Amino acid sequence: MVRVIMHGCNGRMGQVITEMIAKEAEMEIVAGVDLSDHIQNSYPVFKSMKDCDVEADVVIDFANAKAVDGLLDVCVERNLPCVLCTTGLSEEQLAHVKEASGKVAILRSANMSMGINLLMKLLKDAVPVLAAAGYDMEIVEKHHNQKLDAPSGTAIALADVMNQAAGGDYEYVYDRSTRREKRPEKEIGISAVRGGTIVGDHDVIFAGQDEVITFSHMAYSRKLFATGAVSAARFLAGKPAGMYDMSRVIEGK
Ligand SMILES: NC(=O)C1=CN([C@@H]2O[C@H](COP(=O)(O)OP(=O)(O)OC[C@H]3O[C@@H](n4cnc5c(N)ncnc54)[C@H](OP(=O)(O)O)[C@@H]3O)[C@@H](O)[C@H]2O)C=CC1
Ligand SMILES: O=C(O)C1=N[C@H](C(=O)O)C[C@H](O)C1
Repeated sequence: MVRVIMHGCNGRMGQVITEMIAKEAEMEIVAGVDLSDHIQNSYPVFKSMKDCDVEADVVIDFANAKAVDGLLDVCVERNLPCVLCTTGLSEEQLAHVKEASGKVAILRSANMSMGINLLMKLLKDAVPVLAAAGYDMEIVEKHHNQKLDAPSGTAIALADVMNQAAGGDYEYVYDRSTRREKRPEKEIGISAVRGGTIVGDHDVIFAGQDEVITFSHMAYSRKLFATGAVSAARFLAGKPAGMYDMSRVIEGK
């Protein structure tokens, strides 16, 4: 039995995962952590990871960037592997994640869906060809109006893959409103749309001479992120310290 602590248990993702794990025979949520207490769960809920003294094998986190440093400290202290899905982390927090991964198993992924992780793999092949041919690269993401961070963690992760595949010297441009000059070649434009209940759309656009190639990913429900997170938790429980990613889960090694 894999015993899970659900960090951010009363949020949108926390509740989808609660429902999903309830149907799993070999996994159970033994405790939750959340600031809000408007939901009755079948497991005990604590206000912070520090207060949560329940024995577990792995943490699944979909909460708030403000809670990530405390979460990492407790995971290191208790040797608790952590599937870290919260986005909007600062550079300092990313350094904290890296440092913590020297002491405990951490799988961080801005997007737990199979589709986005496969897209990242495809981009590693497509970008060197298209960038060398002078195609301009842009990312447009769309999310619901409750999302706190912009651009999405996924858009940044896609840009990082594209930048690396194109040689690593591209600048990310989030706002052109004050610009009065033509677009330089070596930039990746990243635009964010917020509205309604959009679960999460990402378009990666390659615009060349007389043609445009667009890779589109649309999430129609949060279940696809939950499925990825549950698989990742099963994979990570019992793993030694280190930084893991979704490609390891998908490949099963
Ligand atoms: N990697 C991936 O595939 C995905 C990542 N995400 C990311 O996961 C995160 C959560 O998303 P979502 O479920 O939609 O957000 P929600 O706001 O619905 O859920 C977050 C929950 O965490 C609670 N919370 C806030 N601060 C703390 C804290 N300090 N300690 C513990 N709990 C806290 C919130 O309480 P309150 O409402 O009171 O603030 C809320 O109940 C976001 O960063 C989002 O971008 C989302 C989907 C997929
Ligand atoms: O906040 C969300 O909802 C989502 N956040 C993630 C991100 O920032 O990339 C992933 C997904 O698109 C949904």
